[in-house]
Amino acid sequence: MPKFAANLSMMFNERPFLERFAAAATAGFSAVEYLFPYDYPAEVVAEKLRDAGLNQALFNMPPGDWAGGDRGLASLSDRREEFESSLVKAIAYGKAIGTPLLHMMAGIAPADDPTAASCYVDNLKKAADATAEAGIGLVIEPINKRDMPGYFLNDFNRAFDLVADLDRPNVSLQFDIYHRQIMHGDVITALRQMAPRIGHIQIAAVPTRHEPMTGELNDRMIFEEIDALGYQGYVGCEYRPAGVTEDGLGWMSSI
Ligand SMILES: O=C(O)C(=O)CO
Repeated sequence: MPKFAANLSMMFNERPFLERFAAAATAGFSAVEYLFPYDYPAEVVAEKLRDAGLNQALFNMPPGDWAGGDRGLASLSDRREEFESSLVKAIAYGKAIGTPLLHMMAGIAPADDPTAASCYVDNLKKAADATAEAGIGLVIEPINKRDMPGYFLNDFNRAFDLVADLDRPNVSLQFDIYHRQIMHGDVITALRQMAPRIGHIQIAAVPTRHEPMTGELNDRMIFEEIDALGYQGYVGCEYRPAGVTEDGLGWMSSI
């Protein structure tokens, strides 16, 4: 069975963010991930993680003005300086908290815009260099258009090719099974094809984004395949619990 990380941006939302670490540990998780730690001092987040005895799996680079609609900065050619500052901040938090992986969000830009594409590749290289120097891995994730309309990186083959073309040991693909199924389907074949470049996996039921094992996919078969592929990382539980988080955790003991 894969190792699971609780996603604290979606799970354990019955309590404030900093209290979710202890709740995840109490529920039996050994690791956590979340979107953004930046509303809190890095030392405070690191302490919560340590006190709960948890491992950090991943978090995202600062996305710009999330409430204002930003979903990352990497493809935004008029915001290159802001991207660079966000990279510095992400690495400072990454070192303090001890994350093995940072997710670089692409931003809202037309996927076929050559200016956005070249800005994205420039920023990907910058982030690859800076994170490698810090000893941190970098992941990029294709996200489906229904959940994130206008998101630049909206195709798994494109994301895979970007990672393969760059070919850096610290840069890999974040393979969210929920997004994959909505965008392309063919989950197991894609896992097999992309396995050498996958650095992080996430899961949720399709189409509800609720608990695994409650959607249209055969999640048990997918978990068996992830194990068979020799994947050593965490599978992030990036799902919105259908009710109280703890009440919905039975899927984990059922596999
Ligand atoms: O929206 C998602 O699926 C994300 O993982 C954003 O980081």
